[in-house]
Amino acid sequence: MNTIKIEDKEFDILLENDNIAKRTRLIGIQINVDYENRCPVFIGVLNGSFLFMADLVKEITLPCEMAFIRVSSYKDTQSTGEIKEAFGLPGNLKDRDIILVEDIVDTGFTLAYILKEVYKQQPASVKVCSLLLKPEALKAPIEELEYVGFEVANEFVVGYGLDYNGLGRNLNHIYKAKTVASPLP
Ligand SMILES: O=P(O)(O)OC[C@H]1O[C@H](OP(=O)(O)OP(=O)(O)O)[C@H](O)[C@@H]1O
Ligand code: HPA
Repeated sequence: MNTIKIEDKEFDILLENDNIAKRTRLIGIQINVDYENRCPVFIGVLNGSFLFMADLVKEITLPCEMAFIRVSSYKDTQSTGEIKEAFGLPGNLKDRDIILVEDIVDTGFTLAYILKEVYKQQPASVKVCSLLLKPEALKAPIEELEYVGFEVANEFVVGYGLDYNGLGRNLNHIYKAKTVASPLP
């Protein structure tokens, strides 16, 4: 199905699951090379990253550890930049190689907050792996953003972990919100 409707919004297909899987495999291979002889800690940012994290770590052949962190910042399709709190960050990250796993980097506010918290523990290194990046929405560059699946336009996306009002995370593909044509003058 190339067009779907979730509540009041229509979405068109943007990235098919096959395409996501191929890109994820390549990123996994790159991480296996980059972290040879090391034991990184993958930290998935819930909820959105749960499918990407699961598929990514299946490509990892290194010894590695995994954890999940939860922060909350969005209610609707609007980015407020407001981060309330982070839950679940392991307390033993000193001297470890950290790979933060995100479904999407939009404004970058969420990551900026998480990075600040992670650095407090003096890890050996921190990199970010995000399936999607919206370069036009990013408010400040993120040096740690090493692995990006796809750059997407500044449009709301849903599916493969990403939600619209809590719905659509289970979709196999990623969809973008249809833009409403502006009325003729
Ligand atoms: O770069 P930003 O503008 O900060 O946006 C990116 C963050 O927003 C989404 O999470 P959200 O807070 O919506 O929670 P969710 O993962 O549970 O959907 C997404 O999963 C990222 O973590
Ligand atoms: O485009 C998006 N879709 C879903 N969740 C999001 N969180 C930040 N940007 C998005």
